[in-house]
Amino acid sequence: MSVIVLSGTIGAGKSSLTEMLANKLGTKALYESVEDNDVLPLFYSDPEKYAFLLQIYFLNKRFASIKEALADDNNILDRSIYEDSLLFHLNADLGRANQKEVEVYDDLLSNMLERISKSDIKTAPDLLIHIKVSFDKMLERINKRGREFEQLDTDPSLFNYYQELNKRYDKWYEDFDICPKIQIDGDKYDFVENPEDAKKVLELIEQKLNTIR
Ligand SMILES: Nc1ncnc2c1ncn2[C@@H]1O[C@H](COP(=O)(O)OP(=O)(O)OP(=O)(O)O)[C@@H](O)[C@H]1O
Repeated sequence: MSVIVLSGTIGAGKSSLTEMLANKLGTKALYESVEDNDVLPLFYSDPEKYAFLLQIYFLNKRFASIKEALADDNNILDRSIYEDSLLFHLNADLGRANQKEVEVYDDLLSNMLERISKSDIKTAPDLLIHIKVSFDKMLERINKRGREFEQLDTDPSLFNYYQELNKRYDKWYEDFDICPKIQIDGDKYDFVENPEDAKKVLELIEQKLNTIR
């Protein structure tokens, strides 16, 4: 086996499922640390100024995690590099990045991905696990987790950002064809709070893994 990547909107539960899955499969989990990310609060405080910088920051981090994940045998990444582009294009459409920045970013991303695929290590993950949550559930989770800069009270314009992001995720997942994929219904299964749901979700993922091994 195998590299598994998680995807899903803000607060979908990617980090929690990554940890549960790594424990279950006895593999290593690679997390994106929000606490150590000093560009993220800058971005939330002034998205027009920092959207491009944040994207470069994430691209660098994700690339480092992918290299680390591919060097070992079994690994789970808590967010896929493929979603960053979705987030950046949304930000660009909202006027937070200009056309040139988008071009440079798109070029750099495809260049990096091409680079790894031409090396002796494979570039694609073996499975993408997408956690889909409704917009209401997304807001509930963001609220419950309580990260200051993500709160609607802090910045009411985040409502539209979150709504549009959640909407775009559906098409993103539908179009995703880089590796096998499975969607988990994060509204139906509360795998963080409910052990029965957690068991069910892990079973679904294991069944899927059995079909691709
Ligand atoms: N490429 C990106 N562009 C802009 N913001 C991003 C990007 N990637 C992540 N973020 C932001 O970083 C923060 C953490 O993102 P992420 O969704 O990966 O983790 P999370 O919210 O802890 O998710 P989960 O609860 O599913 O583990 C969020 O505020 C998100 O908006």
